[in-house]
Amino acid sequence: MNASGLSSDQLKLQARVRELAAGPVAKRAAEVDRTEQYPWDNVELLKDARLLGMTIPQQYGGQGKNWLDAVLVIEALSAACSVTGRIAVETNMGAISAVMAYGSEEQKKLAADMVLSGDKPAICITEPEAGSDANGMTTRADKKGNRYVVNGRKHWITGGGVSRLHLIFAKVYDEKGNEEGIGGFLAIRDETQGLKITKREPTMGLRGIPEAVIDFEDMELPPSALVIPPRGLKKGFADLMNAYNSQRVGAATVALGIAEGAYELALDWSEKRHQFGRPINEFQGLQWKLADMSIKLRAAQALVYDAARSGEGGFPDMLLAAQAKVFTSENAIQVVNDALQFFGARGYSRELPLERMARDVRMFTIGGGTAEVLRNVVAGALLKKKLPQTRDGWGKA
Ligand SMILES: CC(C)(COP(=O)(O)OP(=O)(O)OC[C@H]1O[C@@H](n2cnc3c(N)ncnc32)[C@H](O)[C@@H]1OP(=O)(O)O)[C@@H](O)C(=O)NCCC(=O)NCCSC(=O)CCS(=O)O
Ligand SMILES: Cc1cc2nc3c(=O)[nH]c(=O)nc-3n(C[C@H](O)[C@H](O)[C@H](O)COP(=O)(O)OP(=O)(O)OC[C@H]3O[C@@H](n4cnc5c(N)ncnc54)[C@H](O)[C@@H]3O)c2cc1C
Repeated sequence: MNASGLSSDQLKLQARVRELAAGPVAKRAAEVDRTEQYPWDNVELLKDARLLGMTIPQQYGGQGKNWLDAVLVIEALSAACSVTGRIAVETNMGAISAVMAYGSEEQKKLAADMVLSGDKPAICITEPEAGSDANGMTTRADKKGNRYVVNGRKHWITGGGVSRLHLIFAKVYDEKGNEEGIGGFLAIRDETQGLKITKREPTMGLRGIPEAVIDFEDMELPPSALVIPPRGLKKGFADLMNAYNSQRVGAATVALGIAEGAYELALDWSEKRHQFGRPINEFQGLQWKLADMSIKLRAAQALVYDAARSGEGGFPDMLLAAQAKVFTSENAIQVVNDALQFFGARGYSRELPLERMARDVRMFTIGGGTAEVLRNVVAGALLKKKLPQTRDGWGKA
């Protein structure tokens, strides 16, 4: 055991991925950002290194690794290239984990095969009028004879246009038009009529993965495409969100990795750069910055690892995942910003990775549940109370 309580296998995994990250992944990171092209070369690297679908059980071709193993991989990759880190998130957590936990045999085999062969599934929750209020989604799946007909619009879907497998959250209605709850539908792009990628969002950072608007126009799916969570459609939303806690930990880990990468660059530069005839790390103003940065990173890492460990045999705990994501995302923004400051004008240049890291890391207080909404989740769990956010919610509760 070491300070972070990692096993010797985990330390070996971490060392192996750090090497990969510092080599080819780091080399391509600026290019991925500049060209805004999905890094298929890195997908091949991850596939060859058996880092895609690690959390998939062995019986479906994966390695049955735990959340902390995946976190170590994501953390190391994100220090070099946040986009590649996010690919590791979505091939090990989120949609794939929901299917592997709740899906039918057929669904598990399909999803595992696709991920292990290089597909990063897309999770489709957010809608133009239902972001934080995800439960207010209007995408609907109407049962008509032996099929469902899905209509609606999702936006800001990571991987829209490159992902093939989609897990689409939708309200399910029976033949008579009665709402049954929320379920997740599996659909494959280019094999499913009515699934249309209609716009790419121009993003501030994380530019190597498209964020897209996806329209479902009379998209017909068989009942076998519906992932029914264990407590049925009535509690479908709660169970799907429970699986999503894994991806919240993953998102926090990407932010952590980016900030660690930026911190290492600043630490190194602080020794190399001389002003007033001495290294800039001899100035107390920067020494205290370094100290604060390291404290924030250490605390964030502990929260992330704890949240990952809480998911042993299931999914990470909702409270721990939300706490880890709020703290890590907010502090990572500060750490990257401080790291950039160490470089003076050079930090502001596109020739160094700091400005890219500052753009990339900004996302994590937004995507995956905003920091404000996750504070509501934390407060509700601490108080053991429902904290309805609608005006009439308290009356109903
Ligand atoms: C959950 C919210 C949408 C709030 O909605 P409501 O106030 O309408 O619902 P609640 O009563 O809070 O919750 C309903 C039900 O679900 C259970 N629940 C909710 N969240 C979780 C969770 N994380 N884990 C487990 N269970 C959960 C809750 O306990 C209730 O259960 P009961 O019915 O009482 O049994 C809102 O809080 C929220 O989370 N909004 C954010 C939406 C979000 O995270 N979207 C992410 C989209 S994907 C993405 O952004 C990818 C980016 S990335 O890089 O990863
Ligand atoms: C890069 C990126 C990738 C994403 N990837 C995906 C994806 O793959 N799949 C997917 O489904 N979604 C994805 N999203 C969408 C993301 O989950 C939403 O942006 C997020 O949940 C917030 O929704 P919104 O943008 O509609 O903001 P809104 O909900 O409109 O919020 C606006 C502001 O109001 C605040 N607010 C809202 N409600 C409350 C409240 N009750 N209490 C306090 N403050 C509140 C918010 O915190 C925020 O500051 C992604 C977003 C980004 C930026």
